[in-house]
Amino acid sequence: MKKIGLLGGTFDPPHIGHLTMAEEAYERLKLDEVWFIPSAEPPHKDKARVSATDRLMMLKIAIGSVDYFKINPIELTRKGKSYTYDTIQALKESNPDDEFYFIIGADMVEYLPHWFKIDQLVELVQFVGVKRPDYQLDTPYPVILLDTPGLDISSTMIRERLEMNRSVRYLIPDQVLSLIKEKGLYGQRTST
Ligand SMILES: Nc1ncnc2c1ncn2[C@@H]1O[C@H](COP(=O)(O)OP(=O)(O)OP(=O)(O)O)[C@@H](O)[C@H]1O
Ligand SMILES: O=C(O)c1ccc[n+]([C@@H]2O[C@H](COP(=O)([O-])O)[C@@H](O)[C@H]2O)c1
Repeated sequence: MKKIGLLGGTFDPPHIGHLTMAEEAYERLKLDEVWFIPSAEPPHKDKARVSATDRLMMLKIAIGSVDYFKINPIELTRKGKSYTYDTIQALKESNPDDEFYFIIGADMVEYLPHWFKIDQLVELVQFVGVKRPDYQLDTPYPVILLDTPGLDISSTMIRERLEMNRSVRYLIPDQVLSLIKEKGLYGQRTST
């Protein structure tokens, strides 16, 4: 049996908040692996700004050579909204001996009451919540809470900074920034 952390997200683009929460969960919960699961259609927000192919490429680069970080594209091959309930059911079916931990930021912990089939979902998977500035970790649901350093970083903030031609150095991995510049993602001027 393996202990596997799951980090679902839009990753539009991936940033150090994603990587540090995955690393923290890996270390604190003694996980064997963390699987990053890019969503096709996020259930509760607008579609991603860039294509699934570009998000996948950025994620691969962000993870780099860390051998316990993997990408699982299960939601990209499924049509319709990327509900976690459907994803967990499929993962449990194909990996019956493994134990899954779904890692979420405090914004998503607050939002848990609105998740699709949440009462069934909490019976299927162990949620793990990490701090995020401006959000609470109080929840009536069974969530393992990790006392991590809160990083006030979001993909929205990165996109806005890129659009304004402001620096995002140290907020995302250097190689991800190079790819964003090379492909002209997020509409920033190429001179930055
Ligand atoms: N800085 C952060 N601290 C804690 N959790 C985070 C942070 N950034 C993202 N997360 C969590 O990572 C998961 C995936 O997030 P997502 O890819 O949507 O990033 P985001 O920064 O929230 O994006 P956006 O700004 O586009 O909404 C979610 O569970 C989210 O709560
Ligand atoms: O299944 C749901 O109803 C649901 C509602 C909100 C968020 N999620 C999942 O939580 C993860 C983080 O969401 P997001 O929108 O911050 O990328 C991602 O895997 C989403 O599919 C899932």
